[in-house]
Amino acid sequence: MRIQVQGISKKYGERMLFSIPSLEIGSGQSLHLQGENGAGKTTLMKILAGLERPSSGSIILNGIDSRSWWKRPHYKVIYLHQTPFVFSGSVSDNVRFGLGYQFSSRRDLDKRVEAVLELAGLTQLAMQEARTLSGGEKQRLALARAAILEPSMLMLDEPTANLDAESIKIVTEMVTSLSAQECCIMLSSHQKTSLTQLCQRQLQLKAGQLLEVFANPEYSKYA
Ligand SMILES: Nc1ncnc2c1ncn2[C@@H]1O[C@H](COP(=O)(O)OP(=O)(O)OP(=O)(O)O)[C@@H](O)[C@H]1O
Repeated sequence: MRIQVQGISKKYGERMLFSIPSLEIGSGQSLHLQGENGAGKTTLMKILAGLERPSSGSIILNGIDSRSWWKRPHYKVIYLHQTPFVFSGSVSDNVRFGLGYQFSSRRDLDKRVEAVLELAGLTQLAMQEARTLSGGEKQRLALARAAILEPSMLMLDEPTANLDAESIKIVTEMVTSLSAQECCIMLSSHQKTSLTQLCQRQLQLKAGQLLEVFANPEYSKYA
């Protein structure tokens, strides 16, 4: 899995928010995106997830332009908003929701849902109405719902902003597990946590430019 950003820019009216000549992200890489309020982190992640169009340029995944990803259902690029959204129904229903008919049998589906709920520390809450969860539990549920889809790339917008130490630990474990399955991770965070520490690369959006602040040499083979 290789994601290539080719000359993207984003303008709002006359205001140029950013211009990024190139960026490559390899399989299983995790990136910490930093930047001041309003620098454009959310906008960049939404563009990478195909939720917003860049003003110019393109995003290529394994040689395929983002405009054609819909033809390849296994190209799953997911953006998780910092305020997690939950559907009506139980916690378990929420996790099942995205899967539709992707599993061959009900038993396979149940097993997979159970495994993801356990990873998210939500087993005891499986039958609870999702809307009654706490903020931290909703955040873990949103991540569980994304994880079960086995994404190619996951964008996490301030995923730990409202989490306590235990939830940060669980989210870190979930993200580690996704990385091990070759999922690329990009997360924005103003705080340094165990989650940001596991990132191999640090990027900073500043004055309209994307700067590579740190790249772990061990992972330079992906760059
Ligand atoms: N639809 C829009 N029209 C005009 N300006 C917009 C639009 N969406 C975002 N912006 C502006 O673009 C800038 C970047 O917003 P963005 O949410 O990407 O920043 P951010 O780096 O994620 O900030 P924060 O750290 O505060 O979450 C902001 O100044 C915002 O007001």
